[in-house]
Amino acid sequence: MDGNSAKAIPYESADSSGVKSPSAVSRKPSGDIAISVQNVFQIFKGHEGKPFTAVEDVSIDVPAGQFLAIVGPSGCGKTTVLNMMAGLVAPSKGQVYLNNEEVKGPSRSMGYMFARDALLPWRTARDNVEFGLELRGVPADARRARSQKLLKLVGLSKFENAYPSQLSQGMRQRVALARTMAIEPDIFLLDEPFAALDAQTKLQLESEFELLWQDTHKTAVLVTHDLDEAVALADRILVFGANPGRIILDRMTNLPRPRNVESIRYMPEFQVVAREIWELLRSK
Ligand SMILES: Nc1ncnc2c1ncn2[C@@H]1O[C@H](COP(=O)(O)OP(=O)(O)OP(=O)(O)O)[C@@H](O)[C@H]1O
Repeated sequence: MDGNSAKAIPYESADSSGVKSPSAVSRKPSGDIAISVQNVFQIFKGHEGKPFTAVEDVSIDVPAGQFLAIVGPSGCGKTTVLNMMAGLVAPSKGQVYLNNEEVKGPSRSMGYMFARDALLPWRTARDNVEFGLELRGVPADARRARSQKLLKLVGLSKFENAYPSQLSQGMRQRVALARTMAIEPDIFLLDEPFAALDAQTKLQLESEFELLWQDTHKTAVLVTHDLDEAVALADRILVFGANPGRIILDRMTNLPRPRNVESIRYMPEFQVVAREIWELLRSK
């Protein structure tokens, strides 16, 4: 869910029932850690104003260049953790660091992409891709060169002058992906970016993203319901459990790179990882 408007309850003022006592003192992460989530809690106002612990004592260090996926049942706090990384919602307790700086709000070093990413309807595909570059003051010819390159990569060169209403959902997601790539963020935060697509387009776009990512090896955090997608794309998988949201498994996949996100699914190593996670989720 979109946590933009979320009102977090400070830990100290929350009902202490059901909330673990804080377990660690914050520390500044070391140099090669791109994202450091430290003993984070998120307590929302639930029914009748009662505090509800959505995320309990979650700690994650994401080394620079790692591709991390977060999976888990609906409502286990995946999006909430991503929103805290993005600085869209403050933790009730604990700290989040991006590139060694404590997160106090959204950062320009980060590209955030949602499941149904809204394009600006009055702008063409090309102008949507260039939007973030305009905000950063990139000159017009450099913007144009970058948007053309990215639209080509996502197979939309012929549609650069089309408006979002003239594009299919899959095409709009491609434009959104190109727009996220255009700003060349240090860190990608992806919340179900391929969820709204049919199976074939999804696979195509996953492959395109994998190719683009392989070029740059930027830090990426992907939240997804799709276990196969997580294993196919990521280096490391975090499985969350619900009530309260917490980490129940942290696993490196150790699958080879570069990889083909389609054929890797047939590798026995892929199936071992996918089955292990599937069985864990099923047993919860
Ligand atoms: N702003 C908010 N106010 C109150 N409760 C919230 C808020 N945002 C999230 N929650 C609750 O916190 C819990 C975790 O939500 P979150 O969206 O992070 O889960 P999720 O794992 O991403 O779920 P899904 O996979 O269904 O998107 C849910 O019970 C949700 O209802």
